[in-house]
Amino acid sequence: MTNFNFRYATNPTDFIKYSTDELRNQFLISDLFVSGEINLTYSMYDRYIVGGIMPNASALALETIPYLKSENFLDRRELGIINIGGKGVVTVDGTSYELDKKEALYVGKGKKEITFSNAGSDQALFYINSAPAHKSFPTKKVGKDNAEIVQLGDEKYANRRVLYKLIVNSIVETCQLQMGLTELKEGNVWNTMPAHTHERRMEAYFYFGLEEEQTICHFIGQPQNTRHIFLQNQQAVLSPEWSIHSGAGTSSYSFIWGMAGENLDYSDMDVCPPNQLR
Ligand SMILES: O=C[C@H](O)[C@@H](O)CC(=O)C(=O)O
Ligand SMILES: [Zn+2]
Repeated sequence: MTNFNFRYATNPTDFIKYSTDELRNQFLISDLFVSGEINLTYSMYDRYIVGGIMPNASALALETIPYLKSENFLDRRELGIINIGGKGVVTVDGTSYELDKKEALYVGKGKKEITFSNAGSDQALFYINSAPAHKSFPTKKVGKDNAEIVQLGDEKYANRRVLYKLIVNSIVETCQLQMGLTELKEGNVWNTMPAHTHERRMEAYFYFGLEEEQTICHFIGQPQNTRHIFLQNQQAVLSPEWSIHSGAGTSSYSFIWGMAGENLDYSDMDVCPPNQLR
């Protein structure tokens, strides 16, 4: 079963008037993983799609949705997949790719049949992002051995973390999609601090690996006018082009970042000094 919902984009002037519920309705994506379901959110931020795929005993096929007005999901799009569960298999027009936990697969425009299934006794959980594409690039798996690893942060600022660049242009050719995974070291809680914006690209964060009964406080808004959204484990949040995206957890956690827009330059960020945030 494929479920889909839609989010309009908003602007910074209206944004600051939102109530807690309005903020959550606009930006929070919950219930991504439901057994036997594909859950997709189509947003007007660069037409980015965020989704969760949780196969049961039978494989799940990624079908087109009405917002695309296309015969197949990838007729005019590209797709990034990261498995955060047990071993899984993604089949792309008859070719199978096994994905272990935290491994990624890029699928280019024009592929027709994409199916998702479990490959072992542990439940596979496929987190996906998709953006419009004008060109077809080869399908490519990015595992732990070909990820680009960056050590970030400092224990004394409670932000020591390891960033795995997976679907980035030094590793995979894409039209506009970029994805990766960041793991907080135990006892460290702050991600993406100093925070940044990049008006060239929107971004989506998906938090997972949070301890039970703990929470993430995610910060959103222009650097001098921020709001927060509390997230639970395995929830995602949309970040407009003009917004920071940073969070603090009540335990350590991991998250997947994904973005699309004007360029493929990961380092194109406008950093906000912590003491200037408001
Ligand atoms: O634009 C890049 C993204 O916000 C993330 O890659 C940042 C991140 O994972 C981190 O600092 O921990
Ligand atoms: Zn960013």
